[in-house]
Amino acid sequence: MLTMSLNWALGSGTGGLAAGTPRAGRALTVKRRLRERRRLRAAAPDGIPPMLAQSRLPSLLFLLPRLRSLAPGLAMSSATGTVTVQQPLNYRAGARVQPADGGQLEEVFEPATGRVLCKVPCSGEKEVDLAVQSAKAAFKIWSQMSGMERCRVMLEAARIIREQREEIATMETINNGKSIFEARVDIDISWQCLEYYAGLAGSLAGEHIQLPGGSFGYTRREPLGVCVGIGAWNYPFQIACWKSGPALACGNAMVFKPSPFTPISVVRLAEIFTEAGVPKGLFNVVQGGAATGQLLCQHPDVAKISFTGSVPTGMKIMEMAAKGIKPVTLELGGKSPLIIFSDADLENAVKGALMANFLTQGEVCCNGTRVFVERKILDTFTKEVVKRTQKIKIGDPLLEDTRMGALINRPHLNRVQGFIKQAKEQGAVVLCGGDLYVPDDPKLKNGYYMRPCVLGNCKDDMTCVKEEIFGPVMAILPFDTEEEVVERANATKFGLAGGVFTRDIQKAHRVVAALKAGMCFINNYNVSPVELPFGGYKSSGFGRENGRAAIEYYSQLKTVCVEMGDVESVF
Ligand SMILES: NC(=O)c1ccc[n+]([C@@H]2O[C@H](COP(=O)([O-])OP(=O)(O)OC[C@H]3O[C@@H](n4cnc5c(N)ncnc54)[C@H](O)[C@@H]3O)[C@@H](O)[C@H]2O)c1
Ligand SMILES: C[N+](C)(C)CCCC=O
Repeated sequence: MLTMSLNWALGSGTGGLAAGTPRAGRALTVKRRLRERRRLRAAAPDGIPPMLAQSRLPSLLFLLPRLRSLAPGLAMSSATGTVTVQQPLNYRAGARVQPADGGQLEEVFEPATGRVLCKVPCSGEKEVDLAVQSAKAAFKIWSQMSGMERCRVMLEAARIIREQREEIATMETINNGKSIFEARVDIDISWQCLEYYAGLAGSLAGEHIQLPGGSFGYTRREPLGVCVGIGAWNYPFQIACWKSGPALACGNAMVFKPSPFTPISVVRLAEIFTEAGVPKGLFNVVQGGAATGQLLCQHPDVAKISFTGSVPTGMKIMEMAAKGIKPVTLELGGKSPLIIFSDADLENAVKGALMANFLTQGEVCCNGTRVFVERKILDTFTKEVVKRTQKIKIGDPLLEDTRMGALINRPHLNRVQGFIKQAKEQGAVVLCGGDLYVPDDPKLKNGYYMRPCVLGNCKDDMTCVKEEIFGPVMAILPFDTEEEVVERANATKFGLAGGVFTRDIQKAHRVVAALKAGMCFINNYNVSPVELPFGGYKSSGFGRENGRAAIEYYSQLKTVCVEMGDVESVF
């Protein structure tokens, strides 16, 4: 059941309360918020949720069909196939705007049904520049605030996200196709990320260093300026939080460009930041694909680029950043190994393999898609994995019991199917799934569904074992010794993640120490506490998101040398 709660629209629809100054944001007390809600309720024409009645409210995203029949907070059976996005999806200077020079229109799909949700104009040079200038102006205010002041605003943003979890998760599900069950987890990780960096904001500090004769030096951790965030489509809201959390905590401003496939939820984040009290323009959203991304990367007033996406695009981003001597964070693709030793707890290992492969329809950068299984347990493990994979409930992503929704779009679904076809041609055996799935519900018949696939008889040199498929396709590979499996696990251009299942704690640590990957798991996979740094080795990129480590990538160190005596000149 999908509930359109009041929070959805009231979130940022504070009708003037969400003024652009930090002071105004801090003044948004619970009492005032409640008062405002009462006022809006009273103002609404009969039967229409106040948020829908207030067309000026910036947070109104979805215009529901037959909205006059909906009472505030009324539950609907399902919104799949009913939603249309009406409002502008650019965000600048604290408000939704149409791009100043909106060019080509990009169709945005609902993966569950194949319907067009909206058409979004791609931002051109003028709009990109306006967004950067807006961020520059807000940076002047935000960067001068103390860490504790920034902390309070960010905590408020985290609180609003938590309050609106259901609505944001629903939006994410409708635009991405992942199950509502997972989308809720994504939103939880998102607010936790902002909370975590809010906590760090107040403690960002340099050091004091004593020098001879009472002189001393100190370092200041300073923001970089206007940071650009460019996101992939698999975790739209979460990626925006993973980038804006540390960026804003350090005192930076941001212009964010989501993937043109998933342009919707990040605008909600922008509204939430405004409601929480960031200066207007601190977090802006531009829309579009490669051309808009290039304009951002090449803009002279941009100080840093944080990119999440594929390796080929990452290379282009790095080239553009090099021309401007701009620091970059690159969160790129992977083909990660998951090693199951015969002494592992089988139940946990099987669950771990499913977690490592089938979240978000397998569209996860750090997935452990090369599952190396010690030969002694190959048959038992494979049988159990196949059995559980076949039980995964596929279908309408907004239904509570769905665990696998729809892939992002038709071309991507075809691409994944192409990998499976090629795998078979190269000698792999499909142990289950891999075919298209057509749900019974007629409204879902044009959605992008497939059955999760387990491939057996795989060899290290097959395409399905070497290339990132970014779909629900697990390749099982037998091994005999620890030395052999470590060498094979590392024989890849990627190095994002890796995992080991064993009861032997020494072996576990020895193996992860030998893995050339940035994010390693022992006896679990794909959990992501925000306290832990996340990022890749080798072609999977560099820089880190999450954890204290991310602060390094959104700040710069200034050293100040203080002379307490006289100048000793050599001249
Ligand atoms: N390491 C991570 O944290 C992480 C997380 C999620 C996804 N990914 C990776 O992302 C890929 C899937 O995402 P995708 O298909 O959106 O990737 P992509 O590289 O096609 O696009 C990513 C983003 O870059 C933009 N873009 C494309 N060309 C550009 C250019 N020339 N200049 C500037 N921007 C440009 C896109 O519009 C999009 O916003 C997979 O390889 C996956 O592994 C990595
Ligand atoms: C939250 N996960 C599952 C660790 C995914 C991180 C982002 C990678 O695509």
